[in-house]
Amino acid sequence: MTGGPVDPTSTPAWSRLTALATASAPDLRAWFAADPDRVDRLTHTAGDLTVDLSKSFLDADVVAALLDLAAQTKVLERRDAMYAGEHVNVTEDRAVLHTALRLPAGASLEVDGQDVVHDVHEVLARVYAFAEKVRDGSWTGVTGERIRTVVNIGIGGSDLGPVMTYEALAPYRQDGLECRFISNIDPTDAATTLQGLDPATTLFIVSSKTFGTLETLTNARLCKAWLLDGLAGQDEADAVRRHFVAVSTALDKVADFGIDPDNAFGFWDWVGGRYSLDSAIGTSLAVAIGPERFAELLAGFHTMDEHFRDTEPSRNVPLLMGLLNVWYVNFHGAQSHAVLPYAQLLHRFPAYLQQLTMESNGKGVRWDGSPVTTDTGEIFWGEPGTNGQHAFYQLIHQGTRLIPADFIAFANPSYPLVDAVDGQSTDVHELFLANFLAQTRALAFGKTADEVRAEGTAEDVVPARVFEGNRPTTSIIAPELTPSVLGQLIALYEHLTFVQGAVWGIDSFDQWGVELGKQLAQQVGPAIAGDADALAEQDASTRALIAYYQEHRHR
Ligand SMILES: O=P(O)(O)OC[C@H]1O[C@](O)(CO)[C@@H](O)[C@@H]1O
Repeated sequence: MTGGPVDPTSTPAWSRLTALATASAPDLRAWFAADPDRVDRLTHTAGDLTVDLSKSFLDADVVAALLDLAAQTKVLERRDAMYAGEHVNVTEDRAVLHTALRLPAGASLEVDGQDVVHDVHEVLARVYAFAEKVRDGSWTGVTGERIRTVVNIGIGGSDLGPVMTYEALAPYRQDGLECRFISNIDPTDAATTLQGLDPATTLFIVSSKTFGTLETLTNARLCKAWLLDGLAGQDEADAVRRHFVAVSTALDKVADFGIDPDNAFGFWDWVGGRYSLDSAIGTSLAVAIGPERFAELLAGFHTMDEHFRDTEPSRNVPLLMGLLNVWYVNFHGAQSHAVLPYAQLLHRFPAYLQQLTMESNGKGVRWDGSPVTTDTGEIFWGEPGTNGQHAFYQLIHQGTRLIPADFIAFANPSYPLVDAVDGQSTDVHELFLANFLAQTRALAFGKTADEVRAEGTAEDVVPARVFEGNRPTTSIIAPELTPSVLGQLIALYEHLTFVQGAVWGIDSFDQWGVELGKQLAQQVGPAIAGDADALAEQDASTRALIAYYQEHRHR
């Protein structure tokens, strides 16, 4: 694909959307009353996901204008360029091919002269063989005992995907085999995660795309020291070989760290960290749920990849959801976006999405270096329902900010339980779903002053009890939280993030914004340790904070 980004604000579709946004405010009550087909028209399916956009701020005119915006900003050309392996990560001059990680074995895709599908499946086969050996006990530690705990050491994309999916797919885990995760350089993380573990039955997976990340390498060294200390008397090289594997694109650095190259699983620079769960970075998950289930997860991703690539725009769910977010951000002033899974197992999903969406689209320049002409990105956040209801929903219902929210729910529970009171049985999952339905309904339609009065409410507290409604939500519902459905859900958010970035003309695949802090940490380190020259280079506030530290630390 050639040419620079199109300025979205210069397109006719942008002007049309501006006119639509100023002509009339959305009115969900009125829209539902006037249009009996609204739900049918605005409900779409993608794989196993049903996505109800009827309680969003879309109407037919807005959908048409948003699809025009996608066409005029060449979103679909950019999508095709991404799938074909063109270097759409412009600032790093790289292809962006997480979609190739989930192509079936028979497919073919040649990029820069290399058959990437062959490479992907070669590594997958090694990961699966390793996972099987750990699961069936044939991979033993240096004392001959089987592995009971796998500790993934990684951060960002090398942590959030594995930990989120490990939690989400808890019912699919193998009994007697636990995964733990160390990410933070706060020594508390390593110390508490290792508590209670037996080095003889613990295996570490050092996951780092670059194998240069301070946190991960520091934690890997701490774990290595812990292991060798606990296995004193064993041959050290043998202990490391039996208890450490690595996942990285930098296999030379893995070898330098002392990890046997036979125990290293590679991937490629065309996989972004936050898109890497379905590469070898998912090895801890493959161990936990097994190769068959991991393959189902990949197939789920692929289902959504095909939907995004092949479905016509007016029914293309990631396209519509990405454009809807543009509508909220740029035409309704939304600054944040809540993701509210009605599934406890998805409790780390919002955290995972924070990296996916905010590291991707938190940019102020476009891929050609020119400044953006409009707001980009959104602050993604959330907690599982119903916990969020008893914490922050107040602000979503009655606060002064517009917070579009995605509700995610499943028809079947992961753990069915029945509550029995006085001979009456209640399916607890139905109670849970009732809350999901009630919340989206309350947000959309609210409660008028007259309705509040009709309940006999004293006039002076009527205003406090009114719910304006008209708070937009999207409901995503699927039969059950299976590996495949989880893959579809993640890929849905990957692609809608892509759509937003493509409209804004930004490179959603670089992350230069994380670099300055890393650089400065290296400069500040010596200052904290007492280097006078390094201290003199710091600003007054930093010097004062270092002085505080030096005064208060326990010597
Ligand atoms: O896998 P690595 O190379 O250790 O990087 C970890 C994370 O650090 C980042 O580069 C941000 O600092 C993320 O994009 C990445 O997922």
